[in-house]
Amino acid sequence: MSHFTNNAINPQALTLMTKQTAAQGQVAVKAVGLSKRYAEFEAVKDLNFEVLTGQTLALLGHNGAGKSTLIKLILGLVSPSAGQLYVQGQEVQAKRVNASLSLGYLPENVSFYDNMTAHELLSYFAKLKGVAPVRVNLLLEEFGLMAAKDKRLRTFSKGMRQRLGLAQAVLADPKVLLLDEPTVGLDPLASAFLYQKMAQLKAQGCAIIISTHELGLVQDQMDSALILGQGQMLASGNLHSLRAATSLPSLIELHHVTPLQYQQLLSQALFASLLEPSASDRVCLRVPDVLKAKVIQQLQGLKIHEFSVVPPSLQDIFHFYMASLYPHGTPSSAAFGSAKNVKSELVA
Ligand SMILES: Nc1ncnc2c1ncn2[C@@H]1O[C@H](COP(=O)(O)OP(=O)(O)OP(=O)(O)O)[C@@H](O)[C@H]1O
Repeated sequence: MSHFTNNAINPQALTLMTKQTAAQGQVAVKAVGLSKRYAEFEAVKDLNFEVLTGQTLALLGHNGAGKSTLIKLILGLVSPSAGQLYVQGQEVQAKRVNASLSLGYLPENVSFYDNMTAHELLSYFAKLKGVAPVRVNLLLEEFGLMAAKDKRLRTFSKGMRQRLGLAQAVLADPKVLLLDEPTVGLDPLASAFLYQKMAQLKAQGCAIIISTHELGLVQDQMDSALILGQGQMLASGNLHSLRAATSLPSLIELHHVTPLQYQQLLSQALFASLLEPSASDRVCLRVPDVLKAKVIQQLQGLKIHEFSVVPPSLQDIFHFYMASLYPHGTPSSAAFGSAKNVKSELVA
């Protein structure tokens, strides 16, 4: 159905369409052969990727995979050992003030001047970034912090700090927003709030790069993911292409299976090999893509019409790549604490 009821073009709709077209699809961040070495240790190895405006890239990887290092490279806080990084077409100059780059950043551990109030802190950053003071109250309102605006930050809860951190990150209306594990320690409502804000910013054309271990949360909001392992790109793409690349099976959950139908399932070699062991009365089949159509057809032959198909999740995909990186099991925390992995605070 057309959005237009007649042939005349609605000027408001045209403006909106033009804005959306302009906001979507331009390259906001581009990495070319990007590497970062800390002395002998290469934390990021030869990364190549692009993030478009109005898109969200999820940065995934085990602890120490190089996610925060990549974010610091984009911010220009550390310098690449090799390769280039471009933000909005301009090469990031490490350790210089990249004032013309429109970046917002929420660090992994937000730390503020604890004696300041929320209002004072945002006003301070507004002055620093040349933002009109009127925006401070608007943001305090938008981020649900108006009632606490005059409280000292040392009295703020984790969730309040994250809200304030995000308000600070979006203060100057950035075109690229970098979020380093923004939902750690947040309750489900606070996480949902943060994701809702991200969706709004994305709709306004902001490119978002989010590093997270909360795969269930990010799965529905990301446009693509970059899976890092030991500094290297193990995989990248949208959920659909990641699913295709891993060929992981889907889960088909059967509902209202009678004992007779269950016996029939067991007696057929195809189903017997796909049945998932289950302690409860749930009947599930783990089905590779190539067999999906055949399985569904045969279920109908057994008069099982009620079933749901659950494709592999981002979590399944992540585990697949981690298993390929560590076939004998992911390293224990002791292994991650090895001399090689411990941050020795080398000068970047
Ligand atoms: N300043 C530094 N000096 C030396 N090594 C460092 C430095 N910063 C990071 N590293 C090392 O680089 C590797 C990548 O670290 P990074 O913080 O980027 O990982 P991460 O993926 O963000 O991990 P996490 O999920 O645990 O936050 C780690 O092995 C880390 O010890």
